[in-house]
Amino acid sequence: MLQLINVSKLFHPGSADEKIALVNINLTLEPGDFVTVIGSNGAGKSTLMNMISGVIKPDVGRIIIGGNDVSNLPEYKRSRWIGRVFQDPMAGTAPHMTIEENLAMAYTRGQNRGLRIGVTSKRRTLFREQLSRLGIGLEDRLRAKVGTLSGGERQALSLLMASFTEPQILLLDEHTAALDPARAELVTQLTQSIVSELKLTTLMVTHNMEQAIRLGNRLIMMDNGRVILDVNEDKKCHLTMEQLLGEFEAISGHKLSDDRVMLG
Ligand SMILES: Nc1ncnc2c1ncn2[C@@H]1O[C@H](COP(=O)(O)OP(=O)(O)OP(=O)(O)O)[C@@H](O)[C@H]1O
Repeated sequence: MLQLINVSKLFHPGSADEKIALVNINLTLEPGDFVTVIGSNGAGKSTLMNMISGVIKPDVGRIIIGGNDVSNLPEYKRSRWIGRVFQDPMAGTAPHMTIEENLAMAYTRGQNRGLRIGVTSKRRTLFREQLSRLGIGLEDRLRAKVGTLSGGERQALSLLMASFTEPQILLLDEHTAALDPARAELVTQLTQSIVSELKLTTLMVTHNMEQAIRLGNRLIMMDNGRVILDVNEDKKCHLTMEQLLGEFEAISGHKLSDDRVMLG
């Protein structure tokens, strides 16, 4: 479903600012895999997400999504296969447009722009149905401007917009990190139910260790541009935070340094 083959990225090569971002990444996600990603500061987590979505091109290596080699495709051409939710609730939605207009835009993502991005009554019914699954009353606010929603409501809407067209891959980029604990938990629960219901292949970066262990069927840890630990479902079920931090230290040779890490 998603394959990264020998992907590497160096920023500002040969200069004093040279930064290793990704080193020879080989990663395969099977259909329906829900993989959580944790790592130290500057480990390459954001670069990995940007690489998959096409914001950044690899120096070497290939990226395959649903059997298509997308390595040379720009972000807008990959968007038909990818749904992405960012940390910033302001990032995934258009604040001056209404909820239904935002959903209509997401609905036609990656399709021929010649198609009208309209809100027909059939689509409105569909949107209302989809929104009601979030369970936070947005189905009664179809014509409200998205800028009037709270951060949690906006992230829930972003999640729906990123997922309801059932993309080949869903990228969640610390998407609960900017929310207060109650709203973060709500969006986490929505994530779990949407991903499992639609069987979406998902990659989720998080700084919350407890969340990384609890969610999904696989966990990877990154350090200094490399995937240093890949934990499968059986092992993850019994994993504790202490064990995970211990393994990180044993493999990397240093403690996990993450100024935003949340241990629970
Ligand atoms: N556009 C860029 N230009 C130059 N260097 C960059 C750029 N983007 C990332 N880097 C560098 O690449 C490395 C990997 O950064 P990246 O943001 O992917 O790490 P991260 O794991 O997401 O870190 P954090 O958890 O601190 O956000 C870092 O050394 C970073 O400084």
